Amino acid sequence: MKIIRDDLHNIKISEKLSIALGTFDGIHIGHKKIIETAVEDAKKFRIKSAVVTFDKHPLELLSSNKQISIITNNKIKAKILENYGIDYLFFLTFSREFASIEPEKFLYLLINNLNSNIITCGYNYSFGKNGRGNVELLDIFQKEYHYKLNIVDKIMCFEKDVSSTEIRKEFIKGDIEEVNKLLGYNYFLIGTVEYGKGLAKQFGFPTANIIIEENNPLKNGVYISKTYVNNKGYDSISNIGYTPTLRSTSRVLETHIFNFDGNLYGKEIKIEFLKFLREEKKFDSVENLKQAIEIDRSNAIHYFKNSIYK
Ligand SMILES: Cc1cc2nc3c(=O)[nH]c(=O)nc-3n(C[C@H](O)[C@H](O)[C@H](O)COP(=O)(O)O)c2cc1C
Ligand SMILES: Nc1ncnc2c1ncn2[C@@H]1O[C@H](COP(=O)(O)OP(=O)(O)O)[C@@H](O)[C@H]1O
Repeated sequence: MKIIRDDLHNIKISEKLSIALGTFDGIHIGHKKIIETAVEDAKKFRIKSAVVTFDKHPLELLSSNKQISIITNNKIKAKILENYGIDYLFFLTFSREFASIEPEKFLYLLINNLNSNIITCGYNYSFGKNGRGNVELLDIFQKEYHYKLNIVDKIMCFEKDVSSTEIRKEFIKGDIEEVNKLLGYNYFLIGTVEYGKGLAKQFGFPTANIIIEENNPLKNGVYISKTYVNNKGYDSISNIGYTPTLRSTSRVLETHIFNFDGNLYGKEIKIEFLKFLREEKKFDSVENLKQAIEIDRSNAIHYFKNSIYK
């Protein structure tokens, strides 16, 4: 998969492409269908497949209310998409100038610069200035530009709409199990283990710390998790937040890995979130914090014992 990060105006692709078009925040089961359709059609017509998305979420730039949370950063997006058999991944530069391009011009650039022969998008996809471009416009321009258009219908999961907005709501509630259902995989983060205060080891719960983005949607608190070190999965418990008892200056994800003893500093680890256990609390003493973590650990052990998830 070739990753191209550039302004759409600067790109010129000679190979014919079947493109999946969207913001794809979360790469949930609806997004999956769109991307798979684009890849299948690429195979069928013996052309190359591509995901066309932006270097930042359009709402990060355009939304008037407070910053929206981003479910999947670009690094993780690329990691997930590696498994889809895509030839190209485009992170098009999304600027205010780009957002003001008329939809017809955007479409022209997709055809002319990306050599798009097949376009696949979701039923409610909108694009171009003020989001005026939509599937009707894509349909009308098919005749002029001779591309094939695939519109993927709304996907439902247990009578619920699957959308990034709905998934963000579940994150706020801390319902990570519902998030995972709608995503179609266990939500995960990847990061490099950093040095912390060096205190946790002293009270029997060493924690591998990674910095977590302020706009990450996970609710602060304690989770049952699965942590992957060198692709091997370990049961674990993770805390996200500002550790009010011992005060951290930045938002941090701390993971205590069961049945593991080793040095993780500087290593990349992957943490999957399985169940929200409790909110993060300020304890009067380290002893009380330690007791709370003991309870978290027994809850997690109980969960893993009874879970089909291994
Ligand atoms: C499962 C778990 C639950 C935690 N819960 C809390 C909490 O409720 N409140 C809190 O202040 N810190 C909590 N922590 C964070 C500890 O305070 C943290 O491990 C400690 O700040 C040591 O940090 P260090 O790794 O930088 O030495 C929790 C950590 C773990 C692993
Ligand atoms: N079971 C474990 N879970 C998490 N980290 C562990 C474990 N065993 C050893 N470690 C190591 O210990 C470090 C955490 O110890 P800790 O006292 O919390 O230090 P720090 O404050 O620097 O994170 C981890 O970064 C990792 O290198």
